[in-house]
Amino acid sequence: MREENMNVIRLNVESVASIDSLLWTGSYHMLAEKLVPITVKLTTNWLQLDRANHCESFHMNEIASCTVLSNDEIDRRPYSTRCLKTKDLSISENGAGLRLIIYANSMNSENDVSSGKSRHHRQIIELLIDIHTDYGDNMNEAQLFQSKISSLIHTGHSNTKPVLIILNPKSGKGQAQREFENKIKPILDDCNVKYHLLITKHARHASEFIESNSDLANSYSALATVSGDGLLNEVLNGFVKMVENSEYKHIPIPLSIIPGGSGNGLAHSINSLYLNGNKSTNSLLDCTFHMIKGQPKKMDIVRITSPTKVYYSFLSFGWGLMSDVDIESERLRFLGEPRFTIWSIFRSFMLRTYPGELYYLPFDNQNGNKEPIPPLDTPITDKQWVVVKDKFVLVYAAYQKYLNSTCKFAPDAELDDQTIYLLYIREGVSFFQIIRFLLALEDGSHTEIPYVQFIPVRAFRLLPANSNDIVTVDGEVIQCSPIQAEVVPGMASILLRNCS
Ligand SMILES: Nc1ncnc2c1ncn2[C@@H]1O[C@H](COP(=O)(O)OP(=O)(O)OP(=O)(O)O)[C@@H](O)[C@H]1O
Repeated sequence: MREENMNVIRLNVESVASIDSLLWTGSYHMLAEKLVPITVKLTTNWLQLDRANHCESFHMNEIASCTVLSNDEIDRRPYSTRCLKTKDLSISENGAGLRLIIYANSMNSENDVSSGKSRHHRQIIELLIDIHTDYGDNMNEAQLFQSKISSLIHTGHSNTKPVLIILNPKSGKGQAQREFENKIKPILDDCNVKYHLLITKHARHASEFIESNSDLANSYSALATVSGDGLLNEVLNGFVKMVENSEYKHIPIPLSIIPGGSGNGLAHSINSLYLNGNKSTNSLLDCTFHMIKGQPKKMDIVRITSPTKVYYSFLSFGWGLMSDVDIESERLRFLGEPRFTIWSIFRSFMLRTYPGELYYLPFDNQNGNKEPIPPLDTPITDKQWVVVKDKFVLVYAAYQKYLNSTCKFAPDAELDDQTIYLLYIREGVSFFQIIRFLLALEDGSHTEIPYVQFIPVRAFRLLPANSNDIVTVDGEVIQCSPIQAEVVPGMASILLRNCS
């Protein structure tokens, strides 16, 4: 029986052993004041702790570590006094100890239940393994259990090489460094994760670092950013020269993102995939655990060419209303994410139009669009391409589900579905129609609005008539010029835990 709350699929405890094969079971005691008896069951995915009147199950994704306690760490105040409280005189004084650190998700109060809010709690559970009379035998049992559960907990990408974490101290409201010290570092320490931290000193610091270290994949198991989408875009583009000049067209190291910015589209998108469409109630913690326990999952990259430059993009391309909002709202950065809503309303009042030509190749499920895409400087002659020459209110393309926590742009997007979700609105719409569109972005229902064109494509070409419009890639401004965008399937990989 499964009961789904906001963040993790919790199991009704009696079913743990019935869905997974039972790997371990033991009757021990809690190494707390009252030494209460506890039955421990371990399956491939779940740990069940059953004490009198209180039974809990924890998914392996939630368990940070299991360590064997040294003799000195065990509280050996006279057991007899403590045992008398439970009337259990069978407790051996030669028990060995185990410490489990768990980040479980729970609903604490009636308020939490009614609001659907769950909270992550760091719990330390200490067990006394005391089934033998001899300390050595108990210690053996503790070590065996520890090695069994550790092999299930540490399913991550590497246990040997450190993770390179690049942090943008200017992300979002400028809190990323504090969030790292207070929230992320303690989890890394609990999980015994080795890492190197690079705090950027200026824009382009991260890409310069990547360009001057061609051997990152040998030195690090993964590259994570604590930032908004902008720094990850910078990181990705730090690989452009290397990848473009190489035979192997892929980013050589798994990527990861821990949200610290004002957009955080990729973080919300991967959490939604992990949580079967639900929103994370603690995106920072969920993403930290993806970085620690995740496996590399293939992610498409969109290769954008302009007459002078190649850009790699993992999230979005924009021209018109939505890009204007993204960039012009910078002046309200101190507000965090609400800046987008406020500026959207303002910009919709002062609606602009953008003349240009848009060409796109619709995604063809049946024939798979196998033909090569013509280069930007050659005319498009293939009849499968569609051409729109008009004045637009906006053209926007994305390849992830979410652009930020409140904008579900491409409800069906997957990490590696080889699809660009292209959206455009032509001129002639009213203020109210634009507001309706912007509101509908929240639940993804904009895809059904008749004046909104929403098309899965494999590639597109945009020729803006003006040269000074705002054009964005992953929320970062690029020079306005003719561009062409094409999916490169599975070119990068991103760390993601297996769905529970
Ligand atoms: N130390 C730094 N000082 C100033 N800018 C930086 C620094 N490090 C990185 N940047 C740049 O800041 C930009 C935005 O970074 P990031 O995505 O982390 O923050 P953000 O608040 O989400 O920003 P936005 O939502 O505007 O993209 C990126 O273009 C990145 O290159």
